[in-house]
Amino acid sequence: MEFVLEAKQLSKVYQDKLALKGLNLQIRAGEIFCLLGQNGAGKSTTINLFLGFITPTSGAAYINGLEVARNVTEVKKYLAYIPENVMLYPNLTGLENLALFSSLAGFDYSKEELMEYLVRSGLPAEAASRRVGGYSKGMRQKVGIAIAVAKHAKVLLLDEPTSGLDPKASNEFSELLLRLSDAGTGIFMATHDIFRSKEVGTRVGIMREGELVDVLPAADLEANELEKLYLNHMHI
Ligand SMILES: Nc1ncnc2c1ncn2[C@@H]1O[C@H](COP(=O)(O)OP(=O)(O)OP(=O)(O)O)[C@@H](O)[C@H]1O
Repeated sequence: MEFVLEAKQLSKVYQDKLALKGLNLQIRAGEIFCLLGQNGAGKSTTINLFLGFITPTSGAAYINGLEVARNVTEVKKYLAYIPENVMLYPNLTGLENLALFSSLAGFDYSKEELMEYLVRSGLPAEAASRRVGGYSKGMRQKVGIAIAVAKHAKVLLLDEPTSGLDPKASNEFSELLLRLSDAGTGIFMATHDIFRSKEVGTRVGIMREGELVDVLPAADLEANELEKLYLNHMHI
């Protein structure tokens, strides 16, 4: 399979609002694609189309070669999703949450294996047996990553995952993403964080009013150059 995530002329209209205009995009295993754009640019719409939460008005989204709208249940096996606030069951422990989500994905792990996934995702072992209701945002994001790893997701979709994380937690999160990409996961991240995009991205896309107006290889740019390009696009 060449591309783990693909969009072909993908568009979405809400009532009379054209939220996404003919997106064409291809992401390979191990690539990290960061999508920058102002509020309302169409980033969440794009992610929701890949998740199958909404259906395209025209065009198609593909995960692992399968058209999402026609295979909504099957594509969930290949996907992991980390929104701004990872949704977990607050009355269950981190370990119990991971056990639940990995069993829903068809994996039956021992307690030791679950613990290993959590600790490798940076959650302290003592925290794993505490209720998630008392976790910080950074700790919930780590459980989210552990779920993605435990279900062997081919694609990880993230919607502003680092907003509200302190610099240390945000840095740890970037390192986890780089490890996942090394292991072959294709990553698509919508973010407002230009610095992190440059740091972790293979490519950085800029979206404006529903259109992908630029795609840049992150390695070729300094963070301040990327910021300048981004701001230029916003002021056209
Ligand atoms: N359910 C909906 N019904 C009508 N319009 C919507 C709906 N969802 C989004 N929109 C509109 O579509 C456009 C794109 O929104 P979207 O949420 O995809 O942007 P975004 O880039 O994710 O913004 P943010 O950074 O604020 O999350 C916006 O103009 C928004 O108001």
